[in-house]
Amino acid sequence: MATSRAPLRFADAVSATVSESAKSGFFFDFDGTIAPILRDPAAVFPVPGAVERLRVLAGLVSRVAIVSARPAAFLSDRFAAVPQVRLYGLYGMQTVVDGQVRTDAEARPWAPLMRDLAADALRDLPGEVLVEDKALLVALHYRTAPALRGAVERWASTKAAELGLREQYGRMVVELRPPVEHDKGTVVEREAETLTRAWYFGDDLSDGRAFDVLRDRELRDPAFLGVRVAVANGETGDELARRADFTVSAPEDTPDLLDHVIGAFPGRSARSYPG
Ligand SMILES: O=P(O)(O)OC[C@H]1O[C@H](O[C@H]2O[C@H](CO)[C@@H](O)[C@H](O)[C@H]2O)[C@H](O)[C@@H](O)[C@@H]1O
Repeated sequence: MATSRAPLRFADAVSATVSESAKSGFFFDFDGTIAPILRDPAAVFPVPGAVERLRVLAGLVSRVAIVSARPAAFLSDRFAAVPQVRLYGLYGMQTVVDGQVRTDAEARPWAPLMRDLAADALRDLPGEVLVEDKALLVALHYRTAPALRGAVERWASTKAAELGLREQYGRMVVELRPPVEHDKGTVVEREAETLTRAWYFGDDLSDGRAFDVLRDRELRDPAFLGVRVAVANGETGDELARRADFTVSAPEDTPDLLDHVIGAFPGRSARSYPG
């Protein structure tokens, strides 16, 4: 994978951000990045300290956003305490404006088909597969039955071809989604348009698109700095970690890394970070 520049030192990334804080943004994936991976997706909340760090960051830089495959209503619930943090759900098909979920007009007509698809999955797939019906997206989880991975992937591929849907692979999950032009990369590209510094934190395959966008922007615009942070994991983490500027070992470590960024701002107590 082409990189746009020499390896970045953490201290340099931070000082470049502090010196252009009004044009800096921080973007976070949710699951596996600032939230733990559990067997039950409905039971997941941000790791301790994450929401507080986002609140502080939002007061220091121009933009803080969550960019997730979760529905925006789920994100709204988990981040209710920080309305200043922008929320993008379902890979950018949904956002939250003034507390209300807005769904992309191009995606909305797919709702009936996706509802039927969730019903088909419940009927066709073994009961150990968790079918997460996200209204415009259907996630097929095999975390509790890894041996079913092949059956789930075959079923998903057949349906995708039959219905003209897109497949997205992730951590013990295959998702089917409408063929609309939204992904984590398109969200970050748009959000970072007016920024000169953008950090993206992710752990999974879909986060690679956001990494791509930051690299492409750096290639086009030498004044732009994109900082890619991977959260390591033994499932899909290697692919992203290879392309990252920095890696943390678990979602629980993300708040600590953010403390090192926050501590570099004037008036905050400075802490050094290795690397
Ligand atoms: O874009 P993200 O915020 O990272 O969402 C990606 C998927 O996350 C969730 O699934 C993953 O986390 C679950 C809870 O820890 C875990 O059980 C599952 O195995 C993981 O794939 C979520 O349930 C999916 O809808 C998201 O697409």
